[in-house]
Amino acid sequence: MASNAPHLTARPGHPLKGTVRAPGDKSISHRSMILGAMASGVTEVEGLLEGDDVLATARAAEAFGATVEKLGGGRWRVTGRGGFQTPTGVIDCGNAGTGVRLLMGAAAGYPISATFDGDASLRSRPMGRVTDHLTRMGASFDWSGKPGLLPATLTGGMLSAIDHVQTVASAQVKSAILLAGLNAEGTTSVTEPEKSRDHTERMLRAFGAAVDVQEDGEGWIIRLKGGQPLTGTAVSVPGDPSSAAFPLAAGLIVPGSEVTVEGVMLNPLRTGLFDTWIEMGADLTIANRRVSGGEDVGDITARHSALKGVVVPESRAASMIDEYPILAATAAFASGETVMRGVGEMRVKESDRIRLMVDGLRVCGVAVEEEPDGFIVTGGPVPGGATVHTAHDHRIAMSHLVLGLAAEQPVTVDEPEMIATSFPGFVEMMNGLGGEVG
Ligand SMILES: O=C(O)C1=C[C@@H](OP(=O)(O)O)[C@@H](O)[C@H](O)C1
Ligand SMILES: C=C(OP(=O)(O)O)C(=O)O
Repeated sequence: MASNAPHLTARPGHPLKGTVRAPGDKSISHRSMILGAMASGVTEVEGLLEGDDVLATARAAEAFGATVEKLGGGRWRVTGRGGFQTPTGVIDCGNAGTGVRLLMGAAAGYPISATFDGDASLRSRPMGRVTDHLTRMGASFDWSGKPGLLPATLTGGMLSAIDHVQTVASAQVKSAILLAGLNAEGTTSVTEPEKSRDHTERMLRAFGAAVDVQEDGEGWIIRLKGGQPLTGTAVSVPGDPSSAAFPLAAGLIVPGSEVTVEGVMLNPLRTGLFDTWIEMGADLTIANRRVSGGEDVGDITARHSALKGVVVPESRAASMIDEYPILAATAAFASGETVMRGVGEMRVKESDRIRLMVDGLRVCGVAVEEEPDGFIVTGGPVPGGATVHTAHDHRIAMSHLVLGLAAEQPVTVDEPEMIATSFPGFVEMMNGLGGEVG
């Protein structure tokens, strides 16, 4: 059935040129609100991503008892009470897996109860990967519908430390356990065979907690002693590499383009996409490397490039798990096959991202093969001229819009309002660079 909801269309034929600033990193923005609310005293944040996901976490921080004030564009102040109180209403995390899973971990260590919910996409995502471990630590969960799916009511309290060995690299699972571990008796450990993003560990240290990380034969072991208080601090949020990927991708695939994105975080646990593009022959240069807010950042320039397909190492998956959709869009313009395997986690994001990319690329005329834990894109001419279903998923929408800027015919996406979950200024930025999205 045809939908009357607004759609967004990207039209080809316009080179993108210019310099833009990456929006604030979503992972760090969520964490600044959550740790700020757990801490005692004032946390001042600059460069916060004011996307819908983070704003839902800011409202949650307030509901748990912190005072949250917007001081100006990207500047926020969180005054924490050194713990969470029972909220009056439901904690609605919207579309945000990071928000709900980290908040559950944070709340589990306090003697409170709270009901968590989210939108249709979040209600379909697995929560057991976090709640099973929090239950082992001593929290309990009531599921009003299917066990393991939101909505869920958490009862927190006195927790005991656990030792957890990750079976999939997930920073959300690691972070939920560590945040609960802060208020557990004993030392909590998380062992990671493949390293996932380490923003929680870095931020816990900035808030005054000791976090020990050691490498051994099994991987990396992160240890955190319970009972450590957090103290509010200043947080400077670097630019989000997962968002910077979209204008940079357009720079690579639209003929005649040259796009610079400033202030992009270069934490090596987040830069797998840039390494992959360079292996594909991308003209991608990084200038002005510096440290800002405790993270490496730099200014990245992408120029239109003749790309060639590659086999992406499976060991790189965690460092670019959110970037496979945009990688696939650029791979459609590369010569030969780009093979992306070991990315089964993509199926439990805001949508089944393997399925959605396969369907979306196919309707745009791209040759793509689906596998249980991955997919293979064969580059060539990209006809476009299609409407893509995005299943409430911001990255599926943005990836196909970027594809449409370089295809033979325009590409339209449905549910474009979801883009605001992670990248509220996306359309304005792409048009400001000379693209045509509207
Ligand atoms: O910890 C985080 O901030 C995130 C971790 C990743 O999820 P997983 O932990 O499920 O891999 C990523 O996909 C998500 O966008 C943000
Ligand atoms: C997977 C993502 O986010 P979350 O898990 O927080 O919904 C994402 O932003 O691509």
